[in-house]
Amino acid sequence: MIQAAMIQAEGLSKSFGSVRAVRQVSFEVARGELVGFLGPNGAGKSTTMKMLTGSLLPDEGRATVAGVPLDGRSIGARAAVGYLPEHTPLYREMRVHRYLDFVGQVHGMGRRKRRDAFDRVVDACDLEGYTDRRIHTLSKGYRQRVGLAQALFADPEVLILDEPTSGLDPGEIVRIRDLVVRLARSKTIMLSTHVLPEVEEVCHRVVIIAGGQLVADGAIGDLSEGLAAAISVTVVAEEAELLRLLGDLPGASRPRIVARGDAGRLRAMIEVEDRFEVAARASRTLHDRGFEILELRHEVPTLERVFLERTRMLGSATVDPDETSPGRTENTEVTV
Ligand SMILES: Nc1ncnc2c1ncn2[C@@H]1O[C@H](COP(=O)(O)OP(=O)(O)OP(=O)(O)O)[C@@H](O)[C@H]1O
Repeated sequence: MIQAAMIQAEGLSKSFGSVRAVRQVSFEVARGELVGFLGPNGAGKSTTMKMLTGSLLPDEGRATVAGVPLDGRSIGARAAVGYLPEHTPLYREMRVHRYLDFVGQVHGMGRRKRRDAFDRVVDACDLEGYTDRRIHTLSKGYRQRVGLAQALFADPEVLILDEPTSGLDPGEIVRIRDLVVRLARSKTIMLSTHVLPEVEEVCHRVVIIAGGQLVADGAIGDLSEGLAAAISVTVVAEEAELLRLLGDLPGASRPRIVARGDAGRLRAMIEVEDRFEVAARASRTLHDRGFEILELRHEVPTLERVFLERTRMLGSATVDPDETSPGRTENTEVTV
């Protein structure tokens, strides 16, 4: 299955002053893979992606895309990888066709090649009927398509997409996601996003970083199979006492806070031997102590759990229980 690596990151490190944004990150992406790149805010995803596109040089380590080292010297490196940055620097006053033609010129493409590329990306990104529009008059979804069109213009083998659906409405999210899936038939893609259900739907592998370090790399199924049975309880409680009470429950282990909300709301998780028995015990104990239980549920092995567990190892996952992953509840079995 694993073919030649199209993206190779070897010991990538990058600091900004005293901030160690990325530390010794290594992974590979094989030809044809669509890999989700995950991590909490500030984990170092964008910085890593910039190093994989040659727009930022690492302090240490090396990156290779489609066999071309991104060392600032190799001609052709920029053409090998198409990059959709988190904040697309579109020239807002330009018309779409002028902007894309300009992108082709930057790539050093001749007039004929630019015309062919224009037809190809307009078709691939469903921009027909929008190419005469000035960029600032387009909806955010269509601006994102223009961003994708510029990433595809030189027909790269590899695409690096930094949060392509961020800030879009639900309809546009689905359309851009479908577009990415279509592109994945012929490209190798690395996609960063905070929307975990999106990753579960379209990627079979994820790379997760936290605090600038790699914390997981594998097939989603393999990573979630390694999780123990668990329940979580959302309560308004005092943190230290909550953890002590949960840790003392027979049949429970590894109590930890996995999310925090407003008004002292905490979501704590424990690994359990028997989820029904321990849930009943937890419910009685917390109720007797006077803590208000807002939710008690069985934590099915999802990518969300993999994400929370792996990123928690570096203490950087502070997530609002309501915002952990929108639209997640259909996969979550509510125990009580
Ligand atoms: N140009 C820069 N100058 C200084 N610090 C930076 C710079 N770029 C990134 N950082 C810092 O490096 C760390 C990693 O940032 P990065 O943008 O790579 O994270 P991220 O995982 O993409 O976050 P998000 O999900 O919020 O976009 C953060 O602490 C950030 O503040």
